[in-house]
Amino acid sequence: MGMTAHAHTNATPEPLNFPLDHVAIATPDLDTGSAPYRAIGLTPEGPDEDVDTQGVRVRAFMAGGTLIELLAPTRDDSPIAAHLARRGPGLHHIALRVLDLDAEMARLRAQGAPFLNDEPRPGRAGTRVAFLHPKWGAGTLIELVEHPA
Ligand SMILES: CC[C@@H](C(=O)O)C(=O)SCCNC(=O)CCNC(=O)[C@H](O)C(C)(C)COP(=O)(O)OP(=O)(O)OC[C@H]1O[C@@H](n2cnc3c(N)ncnc32)[C@H](O)[C@@H]1OP(=O)(O)O
Ligand SMILES: [Co+2]
Repeated sequence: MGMTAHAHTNATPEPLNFPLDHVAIATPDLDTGSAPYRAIGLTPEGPDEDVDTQGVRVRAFMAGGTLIELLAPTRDDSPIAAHLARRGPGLHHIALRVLDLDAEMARLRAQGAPFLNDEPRPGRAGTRVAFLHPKWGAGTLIELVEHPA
């Protein structure tokens, strides 16, 4: 039987536009919020991170290729503090990864999409992020996130 040659390379795959980057869960306390994910068997990716511009502390768990981010407020005017007061703990937003955030914001703005920030803002781990209003998102707060090159 003849051998079939298969082309294998170790090249890094091209990054995709719009894969699910993370889901974010609002919690008053990172340890309490982490308990179910630790019980399932996930471990945090590195240390907790404060994102001061958003008033949050983040603990991230990698689940397959998607992060589960637990968000706890670090100050009273944090969006997470408002969310916990009005809606309680639980799912806060989903984030889709984009290759060029400025280009995607311009494209969606031209369609009338209501971004909650005029310019990209700093996110976790050196990312740039922008949020779309949950009413526009059919009841879901949607984040677009661009990772550093
Ligand atoms: C960790 C850093 C970074 C990362 O790297 O990933 C982050 O993820 S930071 C995450 C925290 N930052 C943000 O959320 C910034 C953007 N958020 C906001 O600007 C506000 O939170 C908000 C989405 C505009 C909500 O603010 P609120 O004052 O509650 O606005 P409204 O009162 O006008 O609410 C409008 C309407 O929308 C409903 N709502 C609110 N939040 C959510 C939500 N998370 N998911 C779904 N729906 C939401 C709210 O109940 C209102 O509905 P009605 O009562 O029916 O009008
Ligand atoms: Co996020």
